[in-house]
Amino acid sequence: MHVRGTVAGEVEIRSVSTSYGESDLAEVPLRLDEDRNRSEDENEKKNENGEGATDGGTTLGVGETDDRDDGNGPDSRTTTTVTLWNKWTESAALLEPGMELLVTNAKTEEYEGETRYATTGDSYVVVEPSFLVNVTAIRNWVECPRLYYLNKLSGIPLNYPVVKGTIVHEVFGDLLRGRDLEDAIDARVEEHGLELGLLGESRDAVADDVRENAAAIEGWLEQGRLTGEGKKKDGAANAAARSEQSFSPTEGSWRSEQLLISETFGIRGRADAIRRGAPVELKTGKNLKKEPRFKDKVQAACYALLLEEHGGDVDTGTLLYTKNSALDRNEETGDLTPAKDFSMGDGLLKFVVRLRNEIAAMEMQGDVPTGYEGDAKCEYCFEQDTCMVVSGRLDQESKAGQIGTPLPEEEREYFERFYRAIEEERREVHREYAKLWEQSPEERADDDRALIDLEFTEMRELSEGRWELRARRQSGATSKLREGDLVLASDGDPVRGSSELARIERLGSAEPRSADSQTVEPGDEEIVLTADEPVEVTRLDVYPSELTTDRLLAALHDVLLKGDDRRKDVLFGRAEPEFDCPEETFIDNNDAQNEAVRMAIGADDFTLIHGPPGTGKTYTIARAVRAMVERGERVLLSAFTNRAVDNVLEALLEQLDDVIDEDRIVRVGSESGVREDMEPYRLERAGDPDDRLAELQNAQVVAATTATCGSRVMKEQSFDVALVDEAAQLTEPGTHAATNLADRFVLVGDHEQLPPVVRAENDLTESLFERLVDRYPEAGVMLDRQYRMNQRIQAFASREFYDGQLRPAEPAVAARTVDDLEGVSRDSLPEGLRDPVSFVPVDGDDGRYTDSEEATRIAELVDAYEAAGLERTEIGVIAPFRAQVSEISKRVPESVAVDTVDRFQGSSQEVIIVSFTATGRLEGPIFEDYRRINVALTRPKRALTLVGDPSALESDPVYDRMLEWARR
Ligand SMILES: Nc1ncnc2c1ncn2[C@@H]1O[C@H](COP(=O)(O)OP(=O)(O)OP(=O)(O)O)[C@@H](O)[C@H]1O
Repeated sequence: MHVRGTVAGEVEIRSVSTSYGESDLAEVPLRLDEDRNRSEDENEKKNENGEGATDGGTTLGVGETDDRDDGNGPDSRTTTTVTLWNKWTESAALLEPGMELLVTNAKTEEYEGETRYATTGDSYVVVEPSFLVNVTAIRNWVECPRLYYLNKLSGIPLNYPVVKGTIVHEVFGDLLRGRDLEDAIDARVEEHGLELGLLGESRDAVADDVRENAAAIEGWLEQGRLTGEGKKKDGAANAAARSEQSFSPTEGSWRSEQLLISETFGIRGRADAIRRGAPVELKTGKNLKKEPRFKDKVQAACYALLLEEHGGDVDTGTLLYTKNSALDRNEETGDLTPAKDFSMGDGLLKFVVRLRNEIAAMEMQGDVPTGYEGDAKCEYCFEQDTCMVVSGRLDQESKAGQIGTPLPEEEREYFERFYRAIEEERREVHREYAKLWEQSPEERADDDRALIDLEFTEMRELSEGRWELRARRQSGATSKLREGDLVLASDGDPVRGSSELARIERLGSAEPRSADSQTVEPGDEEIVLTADEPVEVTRLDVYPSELTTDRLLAALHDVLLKGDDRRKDVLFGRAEPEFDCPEETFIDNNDAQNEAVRMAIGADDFTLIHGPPGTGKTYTIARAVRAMVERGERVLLSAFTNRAVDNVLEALLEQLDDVIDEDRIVRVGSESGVREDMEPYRLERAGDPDDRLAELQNAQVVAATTATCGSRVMKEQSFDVALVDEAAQLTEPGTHAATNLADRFVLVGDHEQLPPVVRAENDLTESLFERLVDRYPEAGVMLDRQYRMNQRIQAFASREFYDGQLRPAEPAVAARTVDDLEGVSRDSLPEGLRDPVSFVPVDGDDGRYTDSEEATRIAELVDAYEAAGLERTEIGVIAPFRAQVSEISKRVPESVAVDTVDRFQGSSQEVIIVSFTATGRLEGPIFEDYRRINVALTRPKRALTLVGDPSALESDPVYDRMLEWARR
């Protein structure tokens, strides 16, 4: 049986004499987790042939019984003792009270009337199993724990070996999928044109280099062919067979890259290839020994564990050293065979789990590795210098030693605070993974994290050996999935079934309901995906990605360790930001906007533009960029979302029409991320290296999301100034990702609207924008004239959130009503709706996240507005919870935009109806954050109707004042 629980006290480790001689043991007090233990048992039954198939490394002499079917699960939350024998004491030494522990294939022991547990020869001991450690992290760790840390901190830079390695891996996958070698090389080198251009490499030279490495792959595949392994044949029937093979590995089969996640071992990774059910790892280096390198074996062993959890029984691993085939037999001595097999011993698998435990425990404790944990020799390490600099600057203990003086204390404190915050965020991402197996498919669907019960329709092989998968779904399902997203496409079980990482190419035929809301909406039908391997897809799950957290960490590292001193002086309050503003007038009808442009141009360090709703932020940014371009500056334009980037870019194109050539404006982003009408400006990554490089280098204005600013390509770029829109929605490190690339920066945002979207509650929830506005109010300007709302509508938000300073920019704005719209007459509205602001009381049905009475009332209101002549597309409905959003969606016509506040931020509508979904009292964080109500109330231009239970709203002072204003 599997035993799982929380460490409940100090762990005792000692030696005892057994009939086998001296043995170590650790006694762990464990508070059992009953639900978990039961479900582990069930899983085990499902998976009986898989688990514990390996034996060896006996740890205990007493009679081992198979008690997996004893049926007596441990009592709920009782504390017991689990004895971990011999080598597992190393993992026991990492345990601290409060940590989670899983022991597989444990046996029960009766001791003084109490049931205890102990490891058996088949047991694995897993520390913090829900912490998912990446396979490459384990490989780095075994090389040197400090190397693992350094890689995590700075990310992988753009360099030729890395790009070449990626191309060789891609070609490898192509060959496995049956693509022609030369086609594969041409296509893959072409795809990396931009990166190769930045590296100064030519297409032919790279192709030659890749070809040499590919010879090893071809040779190895040829060998397989000779021994009669079935490589890819043709036809869809074979495809189905292959997709089956992937999870019931059979003799004579192989497949390319596979994403594997293990809920038991807390490991995940992508195996390069699987042959006859065993992992194959590709290394672009050379190895002249007979045996694979140890760290490479460790990596293959990780995949073996993952495959075993999927029901395989892995006894070998293969390492393919592609450089070996490029070496000259006359000059090199040693074993030049590229493919090296090794047997996958039980001892190695357990060793790998212990390594993984070291990482999990260290991360849970928030420790930083010193290098002493391992036995690597610093003098042979390529990273020795970097290691010493990082240790020196951050004043960290390190085996390699330190060089340089430590950063000032406030910077080190900042580093530690944000490092911790980002790691907490990472843990939340891991929790998302855990939900893949903890939640039922229905729960996942209810959480909008999955589309389930799809009807698989077809799969088709594409010319490049990839696959197109199609499925149909019942209408009505909603989810967070969007076109362009990477998802887990599975046959129904993303963890234990057949699953592939796939990209959503199309999500049905229907148009998104509103420009800013690309949620999957009712009426969509066919789903089209592309993947490396075929799957009979019936379910799609959100793929939790650590990319964002990785990039936040790299941005934090860059600002502190590579950042400019002056930048840090102002960020840390050691110097005041300085300005030298031009006396020119840039905007003659709006003083605050004009001042904002002057400051953006004149700032030495940075400036902050605070833009409440509808105050012309976009226009001001576009005008400022034009002035900068005219001064010959190179400008980076960035924002948190693709939507915002495209929005500003659109305004900018108008401004720059007669200033620079269109080809000097470049949008960096993926095809699916960039709005269609901005596609002509998108930087193509594929192509001739020189051309690709020239296009980017020639650009005077580059637009990209802040996440993309952290990419390898963008990190090679530098700018005179970075303008960041939606800055109040960015975390501090998220903002640095863009501002690190420029000499000075301009942040534009509104901290009275929604804060950064993060999963964890910590320092990441406050934006750099807000912190700097508080610290240096004089370094910014607030745009105080709004071009959106009728006077009545804006009054409350102005008073409550902007000290009464927000005013209509023009009389025409102040006097806006629905009457101005063609074919609409206010008089034909029911009396209660004629004022620009109205309140419709309902009693509410006391539901927690839904309110059917409100939903019904809202449907009537939508009808009333329609009857008065409004178009459906001119009406928006905002509700606090997704459940209420679907409740309302069911009752109103499809073209009415219904969504949460978060989805409405940044957009506006002629008419907005707000559902409060609260009866009697206002409960929960949704209502506590007043910034949400600010956003909701400032979306409409001409009419706002609030629907809710007055007694609930009166219970809070802010909502009470809102009510007073709405009822007036
Ligand atoms: N100085 C100005 N003179 C005339 N019209 C202006 C001026 N500034 C902005 N506008 C107009 O006001 C409207 C809103 O401007 P813009 O889209 O720039 O606002 P925003 O602050 O970015 O909006 P949001 O709050 O939705 O992000 C636009 O129609 C724009 O043309």
